Amino acid sequence: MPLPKAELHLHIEGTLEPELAFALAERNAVRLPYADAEDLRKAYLFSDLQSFLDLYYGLMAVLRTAEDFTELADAYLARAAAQGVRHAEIFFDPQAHTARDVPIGTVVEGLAHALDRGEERHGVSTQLIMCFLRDQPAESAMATLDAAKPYLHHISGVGLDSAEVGHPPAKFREVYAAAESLGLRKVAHAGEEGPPAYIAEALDVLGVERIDHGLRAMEDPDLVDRLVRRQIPLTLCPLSNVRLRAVDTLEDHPLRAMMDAGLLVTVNSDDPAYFGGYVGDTFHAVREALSLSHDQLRTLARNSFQAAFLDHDEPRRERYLAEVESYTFD
Ligand SMILES: Nc1ncnc2[nH]cnc12
Ligand SMILES: [Zn+2]
Repeated sequence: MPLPKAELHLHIEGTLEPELAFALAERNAVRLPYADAEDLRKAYLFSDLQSFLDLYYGLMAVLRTAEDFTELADAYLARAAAQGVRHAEIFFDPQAHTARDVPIGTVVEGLAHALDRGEERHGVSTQLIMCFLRDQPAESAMATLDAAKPYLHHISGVGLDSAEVGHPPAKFREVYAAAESLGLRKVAHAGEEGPPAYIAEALDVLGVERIDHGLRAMEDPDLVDRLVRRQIPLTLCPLSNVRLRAVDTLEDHPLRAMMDAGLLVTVNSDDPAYFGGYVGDTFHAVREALSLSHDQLRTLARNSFQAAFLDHDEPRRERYLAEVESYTFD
């Protein structure tokens, strides 16, 4: 039995496996510039975040109907459950779909159809976090927030993703203030490729509760101090960092050093269809590469539930945490 865990950094579009992409392409009469799934997989050699994003946004062309989004989310939940995920807080990129004339309602209702059944079908509780594309204008993010208003009963928070460098968090000050006044939780990608100053800015200007990635925090000891004191969760994605060349090898990943520094870190898969593994695979890989002890793996699992947006259901969090504490490694 796998270690119970929460996944807090997962882009649902990043779970689009090549086989499903080809099945949807056929169903929706979309032509892909690859011969087959194997040929597509061979293209997954990235030099940085942008080289990945180009392929990632391109492949989304196959996602057209609510059923497509339902199928995508249900496939993720099945895979995640098999790897011990008990709770998932799932990102989606509405602007990547509305730009292709797929309405936001189609996306949200399609995803929600699968997520609402996640517990019953897969034993996974879920939340949905709507991400703004930071390389698009702030006005587009505000319009997206406005368009999401009829669907907010399905959405628990907002996030910020896409190309980081040159798009500091402060660009989205007003959007985050508006999201907060709508009662939404707030997270943002920061310090993946961008500097540690973006992490501080996401905290200070946007008021985020978690930092997605936060990989480069270790370059600024004062920032580390602050993150440790406030126990701000960092949702690390080690396999993503290797594939997008933010670190050279998994052995070089600062995860262990970050834990030793007292940071509240979690381990996540980011875009598992592209980066070589789902979250259970990621736990295995970091355990091997960084020689993590059972205690450290248990801490990572505990952290994931502590960092989850489960404040409205503390008994559930306690149940999940009890599963972590009673887990026996074989
Ligand atoms: N790792 C990542 N960084 C920024 N935006 C993303 N969108 C999907 N994956 C992402
Ligand atoms: Zn991400």
